[in-house]
Amino acid sequence: MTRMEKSAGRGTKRPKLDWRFVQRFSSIQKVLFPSWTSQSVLMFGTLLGITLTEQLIIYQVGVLPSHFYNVLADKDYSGFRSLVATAMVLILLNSTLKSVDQYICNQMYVSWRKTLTESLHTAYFQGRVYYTLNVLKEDIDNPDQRISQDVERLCKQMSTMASRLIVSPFTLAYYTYHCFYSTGWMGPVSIFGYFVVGTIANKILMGPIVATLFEQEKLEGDFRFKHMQIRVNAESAAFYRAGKVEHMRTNRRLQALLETQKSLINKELWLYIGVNTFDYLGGFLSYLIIAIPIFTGVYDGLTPGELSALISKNAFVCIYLINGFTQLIDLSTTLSDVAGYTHRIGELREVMDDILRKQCDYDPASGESYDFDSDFNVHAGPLDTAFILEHLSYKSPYSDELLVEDLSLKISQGTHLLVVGNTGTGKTSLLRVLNRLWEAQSGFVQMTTCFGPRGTLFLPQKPYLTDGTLREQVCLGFSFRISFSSDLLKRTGGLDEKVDWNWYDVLSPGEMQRLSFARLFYLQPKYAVLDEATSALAEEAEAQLYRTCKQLGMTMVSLGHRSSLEKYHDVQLKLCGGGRWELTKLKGNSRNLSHMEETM
Ligand SMILES: Nc1ncnc2c1ncn2[C@@H]1O[C@H](COP(=O)(O)OP(=O)(O)OP(=O)(O)O)[C@@H](O)[C@H]1O
Repeated sequence: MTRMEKSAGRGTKRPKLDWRFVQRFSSIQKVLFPSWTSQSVLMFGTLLGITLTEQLIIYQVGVLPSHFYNVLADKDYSGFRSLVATAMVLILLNSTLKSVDQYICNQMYVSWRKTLTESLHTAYFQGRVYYTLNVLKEDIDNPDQRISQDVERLCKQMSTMASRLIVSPFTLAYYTYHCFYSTGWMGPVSIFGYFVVGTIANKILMGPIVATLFEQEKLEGDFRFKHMQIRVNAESAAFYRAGKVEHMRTNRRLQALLETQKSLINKELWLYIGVNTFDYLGGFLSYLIIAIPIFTGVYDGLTPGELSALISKNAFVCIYLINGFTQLIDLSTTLSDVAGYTHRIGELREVMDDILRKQCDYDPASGESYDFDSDFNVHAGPLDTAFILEHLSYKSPYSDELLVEDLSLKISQGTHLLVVGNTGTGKTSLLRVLNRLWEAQSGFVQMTTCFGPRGTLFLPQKPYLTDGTLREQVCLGFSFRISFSSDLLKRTGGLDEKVDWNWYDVLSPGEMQRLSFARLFYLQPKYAVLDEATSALAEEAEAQLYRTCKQLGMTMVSLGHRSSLEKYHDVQLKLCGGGRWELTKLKGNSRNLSHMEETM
């Protein structure tokens, strides 16, 4: 299936408040509440205790005014004093409980955000999922935005809902009982009916909001990505005087985002109208409930005094029950946000699971399963061989044309291989297939050494730098003792000096390539796969680097256009395009190496 078809396939499923939402929401809840003894469950339990106590105290505070009327009317000074004391204690307790309630909600928000983000990180950084999502794009927008902003907002909204939702079953049950006790079945049934009608109306109004919120978050991600692009490519953009054109394009993305935001606000207006109408109609409902038996003559035997007492009592319990329901309905706006974020995060989780299942469980090229991270795809094979390719054919994703067809090759220790070919003939793609970033179309690829020191190390075309100290750039998580002398040391102030710059901004392309070689020399793999790794360096420096690699006993697999590379290699694989390739022996290698000096 092509990328377009896949996007269309997923695009037809508009995010809604449907069964899919329930499934995604509950799968996220399973992550947030992994067991009965988890921290989130304990916090939730504490919150429940606190909010229930709060309800009891709110009730006590609510009846205080009537007690004040009593003692003031009776001019009861001692009663008044004790009532003031009780009021002070109750108010203090109430405000403390409210603050603790808020505090626990905030703690829950942080804890949920940590749990959910870490769980997404686990999938994202497993194997090559982050590569597939960001480079091959799959059919999902802005994974970074989903992991950072959408998770944050979902957890925030859920934590605000939590304290209100958690007590509602208890208050609803309590007041339903009272309502039934004083009005008979008529009160609770009509209130429940009213709630059902309100919920259906709100669900209809919420439908378009969920989809628009989903779209808004996508555009928010696109807008942020545009700024990221400019930040990363600021220098190149400045050389092209691209300020004007980037200004226009960035504004265009902002415009698209704001249009969607406006449409979201318009759709929310109808929901607000619905919610507010429901709130105010609820106030009348209690009188409608009591009016029916009055007008049908059920209470004809009662005196006007008894009747008004009955009305006031019924109104009180009905209003409380209705209030319980309207509070739930008021959460509709929050719920529509929660649904939008749930769909975005749920979709990301599903896509990542899909990629993982495809990539880790089963490899269609070899018909075997493998794990990308743990010395990925290392098979037992001849000790002096790094890669075995048999009848390998591959193509780029979303293209039907083969880049290379039926290639059989062994990359063995001591035989240095040079891969050449015109631009776009599939040189780097060969490394992608060897590295399992792309799947082979057919044939067999086998890697028989491990990744890293003592095995194989890849130096990609675009040097890879991470954040951290100079030592961390060189060691890349492998622990090694290193000594280093270079200009760079002076700039960083030492190997372990923390630096707050972006390494990509402060190093020249040549310096980045030298740093990559420094990494190679310290990790000292048996095989070094170099993709145009010396393209930014002078030929002399290139010769020095190759000489050092050979002195360290590395077998080189190089990709490049420069003819100067030929002399360091024994065999040349030329990719000719359209699937064709040629394998030839190179003669006279190493003839110019004798007078070269060491580099680093
Ligand atoms: N992520 C990708 N998605 C789709 N097509 C891609 C992707 N990366 C590369 N391609 C395509 O695959 C083909 C081979 O690309 P590859 O990078 O292997 O070329 P190359 O021979 O290394 O070129 P160069 O000499 O410029 O480095 C090109 O047509 C390229 O446009």
